[in-house]
Amino acid sequence: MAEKGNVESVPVLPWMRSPVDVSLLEECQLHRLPFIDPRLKETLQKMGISSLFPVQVAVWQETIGPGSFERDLCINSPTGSGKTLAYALPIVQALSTRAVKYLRALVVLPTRDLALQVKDVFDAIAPSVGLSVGLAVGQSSIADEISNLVMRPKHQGCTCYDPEAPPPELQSAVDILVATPGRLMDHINSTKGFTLEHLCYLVVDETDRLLREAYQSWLPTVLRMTEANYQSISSSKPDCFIPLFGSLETIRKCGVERGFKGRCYPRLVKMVLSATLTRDPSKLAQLNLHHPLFLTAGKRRYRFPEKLESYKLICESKLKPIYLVSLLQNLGEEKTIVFTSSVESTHRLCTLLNFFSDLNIKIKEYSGLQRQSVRSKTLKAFRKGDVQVLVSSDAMTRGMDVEGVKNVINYDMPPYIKTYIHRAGRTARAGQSGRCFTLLRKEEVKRFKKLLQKADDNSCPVYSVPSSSLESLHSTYTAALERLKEVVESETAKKRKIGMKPSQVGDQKKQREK
Ligand SMILES: Nc1ncnc2c1ncn2[C@@H]1O[C@H](COP(=O)(O)OP(=O)(O)OP(=O)(O)O)[C@@H](O)[C@H]1O
Repeated sequence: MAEKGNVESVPVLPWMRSPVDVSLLEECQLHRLPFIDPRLKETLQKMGISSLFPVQVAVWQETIGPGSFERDLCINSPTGSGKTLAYALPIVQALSTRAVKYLRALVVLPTRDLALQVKDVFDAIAPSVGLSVGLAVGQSSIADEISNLVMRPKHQGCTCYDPEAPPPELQSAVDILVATPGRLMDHINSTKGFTLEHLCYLVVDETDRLLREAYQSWLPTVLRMTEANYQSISSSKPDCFIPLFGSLETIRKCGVERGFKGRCYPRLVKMVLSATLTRDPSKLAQLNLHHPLFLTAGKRRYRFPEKLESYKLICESKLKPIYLVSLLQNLGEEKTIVFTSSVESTHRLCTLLNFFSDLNIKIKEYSGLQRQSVRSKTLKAFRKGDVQVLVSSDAMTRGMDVEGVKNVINYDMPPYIKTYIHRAGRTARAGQSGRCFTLLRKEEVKRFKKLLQKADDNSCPVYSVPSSSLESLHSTYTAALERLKEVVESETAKKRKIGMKPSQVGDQKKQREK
């Protein structure tokens, strides 16, 4: 099977066998980009963007101009290659001629942090052509979210309010919605006036991750509600009918959509993207793609960013923290993300590192165990450079874009090549250089080599830290371990006091991620 096989495996789906090779394209300067709206061009220039990256050029060619959006797009392009703008720009350009505000584009992402990041990209460009962008991620209360997504039309030419009159039609307050699946389903099920009736574009970002988890069947629900002949169940429901699709009580228009000047969008266009896009036919079938076009970078299935260098550090298991501290000392104040295998080890490792007074850098923890507000604050400080090192669980692995990250360290070996690619991809973004270090126990070296062979460039030399530096850290390490033990004991006692079983910590985490 293609999904399980290594790099040379042949994709099973016929349309995947003849992809558009994005790596053969050049960047395109904005002034040469055909059909671009001058307002968007100016906005991009103000953002410091003077040309489009190859994947953005490829998507633009397939979406803007003659034959635009004829096919659904499946995009497999390396981390940091600019996939967000690749879909955001054509969508914003295409909607820039809309006359009436309806919810026309839906972008779904697996996590709240990623959704916030993508919303920022849309917010940077959409207002310049009069479009508004909404967010449905559960960051604020559902009531606040609803008031930002749905509005009552203003009374026109009538100043009096007639209580006998039917309630005015609710309207979308946004043209584009960025959402996580859970909150999207909340609005579909219970927000009055929230409708996908006019949806023209559906983006499924980090597709392989989103397809892995069903999230209350959000995808079949969205697809069903946007079918051309989708008919509201309310129009034919028997009295005892319990609505499955909550607030959506509309018939999707077949053929020409309303609200566009001289253009029509007869079907929902889908764009699905990832740096590690699945090739599993059964998974892709869930998307119900229309005549899909596969855009990929090069012949190999997995590709690293061009300027990424990978290194391995081979060390004794119990001395790993010392190797890490020594490595961090070498890296100085460079922005670095340290990945661990779990939220618990993230917390412990971060606590331990902060007991090393020899490290004159600010180190913070970032994991799904923390509250959203804490995570956002940490991320902000990291972006600003007030924090130099983030110790993170896989909450940071996918899609997160922080400018200037120079190094990624896998404190624990990633279990899959996909995990390696996404973690390493937090550096060497947008054509910049970056390094990925992986700490390995001797018995892991072989497995790690096999794992890297699944990607295009699997050269990974050994990185050595000076033994003198390791020796000098021993006594601090022993003292730091003692302090860590005390902290862990006191935290465990605190949890016991409030009657929290270890399993409940996991439940609490799930609640926060909702
Ligand atoms: N045309 C461009 N010119 C300059 N910078 C750009 C351009 N397009 C995108 N960028 C920058 O490149 C960085 C990476 O973009 P983006 O986050 O979209 O990558 P990605 O391909 O989605 O990565 P991942 O697979 O990790 O999610 C961002 O900081 C973005 O601002």
